[in-house]
Amino acid sequence: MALRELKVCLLGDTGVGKSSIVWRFVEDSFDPNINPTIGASFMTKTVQYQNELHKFLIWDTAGQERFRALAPMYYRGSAAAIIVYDITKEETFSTLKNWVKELRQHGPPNIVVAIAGNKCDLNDVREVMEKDAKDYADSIHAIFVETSAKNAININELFIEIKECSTRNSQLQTRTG
Ligand SMILES: Nc1nc2c(ncn2[C@@H]2O[C@H](COP(=O)(O)OP(=O)(O)OP(=O)(O)O)[C@@H](O)[C@H]2O)c(=O)[nH]1
Repeated sequence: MALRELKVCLLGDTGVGKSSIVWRFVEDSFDPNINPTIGASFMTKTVQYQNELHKFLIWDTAGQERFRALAPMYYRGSAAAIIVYDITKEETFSTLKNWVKELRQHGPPNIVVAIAGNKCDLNDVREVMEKDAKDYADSIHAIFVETSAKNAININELFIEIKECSTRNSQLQTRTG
């Protein structure tokens, strides 16, 4: 069976839930007391879709400002970037827009961008409207989902969409290149 590797990095403010999303995807668990990431952490998960094995090589970057300069080491060479914001914190959505700009300027030209509005289980204290985020994602041709690492909402779906979009990209490149 064919094995395809896909390098994915996660970007976004501290505390938005990047590590929790990875943890949910890889281990199917959630830790309410998870520690902030120092530098970056690496995890892999192999999943079978149809007749192919897909190995996700996942770089989870640290959101704290003091680690910001390290991010290019992880997004360069990535096939996809998941930029995460917290739907209950408007300022994390502004940070996300800065990441999009940085990726456009310095990231790989064909990188698949996915926007994840995390903590959608906290709808009562929402600050970012789903439609606003979706409209923004559409305007930059990014994948968009609201997720909850806590309640396992849309986590597998997010990675499947990334895989499908990245496969389409590489087929397009093969045809045109
Ligand atoms: N309610 C809720 N809390 C969440 C969710 N995802 C993460 N959290 C909590 O949010 C806090 C931060 O989660 P992390 O996964 O460490 O966030 P991070 O983006 O990796 O943070 P850095 O490592 O500092 O960049 C933790 O207390 C998590 O338990 C979610 O979907 N819902």
